[in-house]
Amino acid sequence: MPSQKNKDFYQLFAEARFQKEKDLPFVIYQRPNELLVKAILPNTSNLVHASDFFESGFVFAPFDSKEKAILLFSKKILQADYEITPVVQNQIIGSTDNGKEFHLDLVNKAMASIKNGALKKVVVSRKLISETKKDAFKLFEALLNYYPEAFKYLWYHPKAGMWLGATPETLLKIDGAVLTTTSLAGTLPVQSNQAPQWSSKEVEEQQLVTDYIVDALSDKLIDINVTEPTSVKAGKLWHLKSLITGSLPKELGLNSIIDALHPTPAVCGMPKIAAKEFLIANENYDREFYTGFLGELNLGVSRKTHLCVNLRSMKLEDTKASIFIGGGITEESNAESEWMETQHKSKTMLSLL
Ligand SMILES: C=C(O[C@@H]1C=C(C(=O)O)C=C[C@H]1O)C(=O)O
Repeated sequence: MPSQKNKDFYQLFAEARFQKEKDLPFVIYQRPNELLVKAILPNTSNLVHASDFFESGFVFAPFDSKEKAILLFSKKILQADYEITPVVQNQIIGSTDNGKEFHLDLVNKAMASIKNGALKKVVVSRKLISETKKDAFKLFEALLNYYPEAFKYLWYHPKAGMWLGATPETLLKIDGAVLTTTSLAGTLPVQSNQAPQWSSKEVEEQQLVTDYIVDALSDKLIDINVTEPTSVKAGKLWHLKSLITGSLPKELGLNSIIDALHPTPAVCGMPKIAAKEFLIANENYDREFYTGFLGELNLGVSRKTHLCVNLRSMKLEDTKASIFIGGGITEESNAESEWMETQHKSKTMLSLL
């Protein structure tokens, strides 16, 4: 008798596959530490944009806020639990030094801009191209098994491509009148069962992000509360994380919060405009949706909103997988260590392929 495990999930999967066969958009996703997987299957391939964030659906926004966010909406949202099969990731993933020289140079340029006072922090990134014979749905299922603590998604729009990711970072979550956001920065590889030993570089880098967020929201939220940074695991990496919560005044639209937060210095830099200009001028590729944000926007009767930053993600085009990785540069950075940090981060996606 065939196994009944995850039967409803495979039915949901089959419907999403059929959607792709018809070249219609879809998103399948699972929130952190939940069993429930949801699928939104719109019945039109027209490109629909979110304009004021009063809309309802699943939003997929690019890094550059001058470009529009895409909204997927369908009346019927499919749901099914997925029971994971835990995996032990012990395979050694080969990394290459392709693009190393350019990245070292980029880090050095960033540090020069910090030293001359133009920037305080900037998050530089790169794109790594790999090959895979695996199909996108199989890769998504592997994500569910590999990263229970992340927000996992597979997103497709015929006019914007196929994206897949497992992000550890929440941009914002709204529960009733309470808004929660996170300050996530600092990265160390997980080594056996040892607790991470943070240096002043990571502690200060994360504090900069926290201060920035609190300042950006200080005239918007009521009663802001910030937790002490704690170490959190994201796959094989440690990060430092604080939660920032506050009450959202009734009259305030979500777009003013998003404008204030996105892109945060966890993925862009400080000052925001100067950092963004630096990145557009000096990174040798277009980030597209990497370091943008995605997730549920005013969804369902309870109008739930949970948006995440698009990290640990890749774009899939036939057998080509473009993996996006970056890291925060401050005055105390070291170019070689920053390169290694992107190598470690690339393994979140490379280990699937
Ligand atoms: C930019 C990325 O990650 C961000 C940068 C971090 C850092 O500089 O330590 C840590 C987590 C994220 O906020 C990425 O994963 O690509």
